[in-house]
Amino acid sequence: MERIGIIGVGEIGRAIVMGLRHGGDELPEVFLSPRGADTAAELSERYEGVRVCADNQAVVDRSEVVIIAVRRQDRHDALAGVRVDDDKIVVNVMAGVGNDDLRQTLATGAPLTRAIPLPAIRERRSVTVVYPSHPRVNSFFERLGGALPVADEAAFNVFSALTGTLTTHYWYLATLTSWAAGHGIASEDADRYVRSLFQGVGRALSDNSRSLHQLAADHETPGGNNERIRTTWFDPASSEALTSALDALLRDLT
Ligand SMILES: NC(=O)C1=CN([C@@H]2O[C@H](COP(=O)(O)OP(=O)(O)OC[C@H]3O[C@@H](n4cnc5c(N)ncnc54)[C@H](OP(=O)(O)O)[C@@H]3O)[C@@H](O)[C@H]2O)C=CC1
Repeated sequence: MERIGIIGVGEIGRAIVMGLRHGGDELPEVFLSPRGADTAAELSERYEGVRVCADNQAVVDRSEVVIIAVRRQDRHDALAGVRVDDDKIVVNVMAGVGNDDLRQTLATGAPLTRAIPLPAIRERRSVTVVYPSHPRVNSFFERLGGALPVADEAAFNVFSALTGTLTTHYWYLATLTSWAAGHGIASEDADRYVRSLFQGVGRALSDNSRSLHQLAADHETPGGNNERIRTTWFDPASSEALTSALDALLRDLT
């Protein structure tokens, strides 16, 4: 897989290019669409073998694997009139756009695989869910931190819903920081401390020998402060509210 095209060079397009070049790798060749001009120019100046094409058709023509990374609402505009021959491989990273929908837009017999790359692929640090499994797409994402092929689109949508919880986590941390600041702690001290607390959580998560429940138990003294917050704030009602929000998102994704 030596020639990769990316149509839609925004946050996720940039993360893919950075991930491919992580550690000084110089392959594969990468062809970028002209839209997202500032990011495309920055990437082509920074990395050998990354070029900006004149239009989206040129991206497809030069590539073996074409990644569609525009926002969902821009897909028709971005792909109108673009011809994708059957020997290409298309990777659809647009949230909420099924492969049937994309196949109608592209009118191609080329294999289409959906994927959920996350920004951390820029450091080859996150696992990418893919459906349907395709050996070349799987190995592409293996190189960027890992591939997790799933059995069907229903499973893909469950993982997609999980990715919708990321910013809530940051918001939770920001709320903790604001609470401390409200009690007279300097914002920068509260910020530093909360980051340090949860960087420890991040490190603990890389210990796959312990389940998530075990990790929680290991950090909790019976009758202690952690147990108190977990059971008084994250009580059955808030757990149910989270589950309902995820169910509603899943219905919309399906
Ligand atoms: N960000 C994330 O964490 C993730 C995003 N995704 C999905 O990836 C897709 C992109 O997301 P993200 O990178 O965050 O979005 P961005 O808005 O950062 O990037 C989208 C890019 O598409 C470009 N674009 C718009 N119209 C066209 C066109 N006609 N031809 C070519 N390029 C065009 C935009 O250019 P311009 O700036 O000129 O408008 C922009 O650079 C979305 O569908 C999203 O659902 C999937 C997983 C994670």
